[in-house]
Amino acid sequence: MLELRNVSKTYRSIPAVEDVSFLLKEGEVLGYLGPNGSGKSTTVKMVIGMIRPTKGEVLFDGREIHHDLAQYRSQLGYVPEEAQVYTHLSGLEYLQLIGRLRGMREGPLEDKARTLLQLLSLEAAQYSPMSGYSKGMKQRVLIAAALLHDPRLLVFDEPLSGLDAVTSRLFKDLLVVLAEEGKAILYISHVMEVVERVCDRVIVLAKGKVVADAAPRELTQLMELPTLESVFAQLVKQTDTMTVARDVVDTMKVLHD
Ligand SMILES: Nc1ncnc2c1ncn2[C@@H]1O[C@H](COP(=O)(O)OP(=O)(O)OP(=O)(O)O)[C@@H](O)[C@H]1O
Repeated sequence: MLELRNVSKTYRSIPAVEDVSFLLKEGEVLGYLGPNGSGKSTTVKMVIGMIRPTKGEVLFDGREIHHDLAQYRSQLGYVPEEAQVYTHLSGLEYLQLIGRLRGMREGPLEDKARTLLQLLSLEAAQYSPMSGYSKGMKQRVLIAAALLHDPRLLVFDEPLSGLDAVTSRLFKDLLVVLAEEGKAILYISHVMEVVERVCDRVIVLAKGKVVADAAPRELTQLMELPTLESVFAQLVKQTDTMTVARDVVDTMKVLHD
């Protein structure tokens, strides 16, 4: 369904993403991991068609996405990392706006928007301006907006940020059901434990390059490490975080004249 073929992106001749290739099939949840600055957001921007690769191609059903971006976007649902929404609108108005932009008919759109808001525990707040919503409430509206037009491909960029324990659990179950329904899901996250649980496959990125592409269990077995978190630390050559934490506290304690 979604294919990245030797995709690279450079910003003023500095590489942010280098030669990334992967295929995401229907019914598959692909985790996309990497430390800060490794190129995850740059990859996402290319996948959603916001920026073009410097080299390589992003294909959907075998067609380059920029050939017909509007058609591609009608098949794409995207939840961004930052919940930036038109805060003067209510949750219901926001979903109606998004649905209209996607060409949905008014009647079914309103029904669907109301039902999704109710299922995501936003019924009581549906008429209130989103300026008064918490981060997690805005995040839930964005999740509803991404699902509204029943897209085939879903891109979730750190979707759990700001969600409470109950909503996080609902979201993880939602991922399972969406995959069962044949949706292709690209899941960008730092939360290793969630990726381990919900993803069929993980790609680990370090300094813009793919350093691993395998099932979470294969990765831990291959590297003889107990958890995906330890594999990740090894692959991206993370510094010993406890040593750094001690150094930070030691530095804190230095007295000034
Ligand atoms: N618009 C830009 N102009 C110049 N350099 C950029 C731009 N956007 C990203 N970069 C650089 O590209 C590299 C990859 O950044 P990117 O935001 O894709 O990483 P990331 O993995 O999403 O990081 P994080 O986890 O912190 O969000 C970084 O070195 C960053 O400084």
